[in-house]
Amino acid sequence: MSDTDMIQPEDDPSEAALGASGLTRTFGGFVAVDRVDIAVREGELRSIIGPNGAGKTTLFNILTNALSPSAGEVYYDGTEITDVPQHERPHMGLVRSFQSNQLFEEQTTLENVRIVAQTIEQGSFSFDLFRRGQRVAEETAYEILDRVGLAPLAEEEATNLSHGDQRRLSIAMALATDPSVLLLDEPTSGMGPTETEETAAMIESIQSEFDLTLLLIEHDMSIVLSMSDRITVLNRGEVLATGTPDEIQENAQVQDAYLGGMRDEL
Ligand SMILES: Nc1ncnc2c1ncn2[C@@H]1O[C@H](COP(=O)(O)OP(=O)(O)OP(=O)(O)O)[C@@H](O)[C@H]1O
Repeated sequence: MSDTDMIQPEDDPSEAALGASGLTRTFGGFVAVDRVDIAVREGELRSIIGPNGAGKTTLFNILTNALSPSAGEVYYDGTEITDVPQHERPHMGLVRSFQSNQLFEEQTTLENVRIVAQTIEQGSFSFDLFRRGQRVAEETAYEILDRVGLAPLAEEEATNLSHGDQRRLSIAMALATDPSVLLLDEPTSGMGPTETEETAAMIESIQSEFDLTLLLIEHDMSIVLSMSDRITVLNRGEVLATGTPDEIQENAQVQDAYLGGMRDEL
């Protein structure tokens, strides 16, 4: 079987909910992301997997324009956005979950989400609008906390939350921006089995409730195989295969390159 046989054809990236064509990023002479084509469909949950150093985080960084690509194009909702600055993308609905170092540590859990919700909801400034914005944003923030299971910790300072709850808070803050396409970078990292399962169930429920298209980097293979509509395997920056969980599991070359070393986890 040749390399190309293993790659399920993608749709036209320029018409995808989130797409990329020929996306490449080099660091000096090193190619970290190599001619990646991807077309995530609206409502899809796509996981990106691959060994350490495969280029997963670099791909996320290019898709959000935290890093500019060396070559290739990025598309969102049928429009090319390769040069749209990083800070403008959340306003378009393309959002990456907040990193733990982006939390307002001294603020409560509720405040963290409210600040983000208010920034999005508030229009032109007036005192009445500001007061109204505060109230609406607080209601929105509380509803979102409820959805991610953090309502009981609404008044707790973010700095006192467990690692897992901080990761849930980072998802809640992303939801407060009202995303259409949400990128989640290892949402279950550092969690034990029970917390991992709860977080996976939470992600599935917010996906349908908030009508999200999801792109996920995740190392926990049982989660990836059970949640994903399709999986893209990166290896040395290149797409090795894209397919359904069954197709990926059955693929001999994927097993050799990646899953083989993780059989105990399946
Ligand atoms: N700013 C940078 N400068 C130089 N090399 C980089 C830079 N960022 C990433 N790389 C290299 O690019 C390759 C891909 O890294 P990346 O972090 O994207 O991989 P990954 O698949 O996310 O890995 P992991 O699973 O370990 O997080 C690695 O070899 C890494 O050392």
